[in-house]
This record gives sequence, structure tokens and C-alpha cells, in this order.
Amino acid sequence: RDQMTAKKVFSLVFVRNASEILLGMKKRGFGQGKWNGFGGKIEPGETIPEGAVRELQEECGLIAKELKNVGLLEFKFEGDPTLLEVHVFETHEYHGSVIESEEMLPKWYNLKNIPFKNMWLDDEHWFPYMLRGEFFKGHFLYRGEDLILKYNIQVLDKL
Ligand SMILES: Nc1nc(SCCc2ccccc2)c2[nH]cnc2n1
Repeated sequence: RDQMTAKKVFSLVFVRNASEILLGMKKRGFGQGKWNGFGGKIEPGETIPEGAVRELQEECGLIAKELKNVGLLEFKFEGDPTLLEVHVFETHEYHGSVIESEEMLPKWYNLKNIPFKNMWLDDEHWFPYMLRGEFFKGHFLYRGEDLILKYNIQVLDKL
């Protein structure tokens, strides 16, 4: 409603192979202590996909040769006017070697063994849509980091 609400735009990239997904343990900053995809703030002057490729390489060393936009997530935290807009991508074609960075400790997980207990609470809600190849849009209202007050997820179209 309030057009003055600040919006921060982030990328979030998941690297996939046939049976696994690459996650990173966030070593500091926002989301520290949680496994997540690789991403961060989109900088002025770069497109969202450019920011996604940049953050992936900075955080785990891999260079995405293609990116598929698989969903859009919006987060609000009660008491904070900022809206986080997170553009979610998958890549199946990449080169380079996985390296640990100051930000992230990368680790491959079997798709049947995703460590949801050590991830953001919302991930368990929308991962199934991503893994089914459905394009999704989710909105989550948090109180702190450990309680989701409200959420909705919709499939926008099946890719
Ligand atoms: N999976 C997931 N990711 C994020 S933030 C992702 C974007 C980001 C932001 C800052 C640094 C690096 C990456 C979340 N926030 C609230 N729930 C969440 N779930």
C-alpha cells in the first residue's frame, strides 16, 4: 500500500545436477548459520541475472553458463518496513570448481536429504515447487527469524 516502503532486490541461485543441489553454509551476515543458495544484493547498474552470476562466482567459485528464473519470493519482517524481493534461479550448466569463500561453505546435498532444519523456515514450503519445475511466487511475513506469521505461495505457470 505505502509506496514509500523500501524494497531491496536480491538474487538466490541453486546449482543442480541430476540428483543433488549445491547449498552453502552462510558464515556471516544475514542468514548466518543457515544453509542456503548463493546470492546477495543486486548492485546499481547490473541486471538481476548479472547480479546472480556475480554472487554465485564470488561465493562458491562456479560460473553459471545459463540461469533459469524459477521463482520470486517476497519477505517482510514485522516491524521493518523493508520488503525483500528475492529472485530465485537454478543453473544446470556451469564451469569452474567449487571453493569455500569468506561468505559460504559449499556442500552438495542429495535432493532427498535437504537440511531444512538448518535453513530458513520458508524454504520447506517452496522447495517442492522448485523441485517440480513449477514457477512459483511466494510471500512470507516473519516475526523475527524463527516464526512465520502468514504466507502464500502460488504457481504462476508450469515451465
Ligand atoms: N532461502 C531464503 N533466503 C533468504 S535471503 C536470500 C537472499 C540473500 C539475502 C542476503 C544475502 C544472501 C542472499 C530468506 N530470507 C527469508 N527467508 C529466506 N529464505
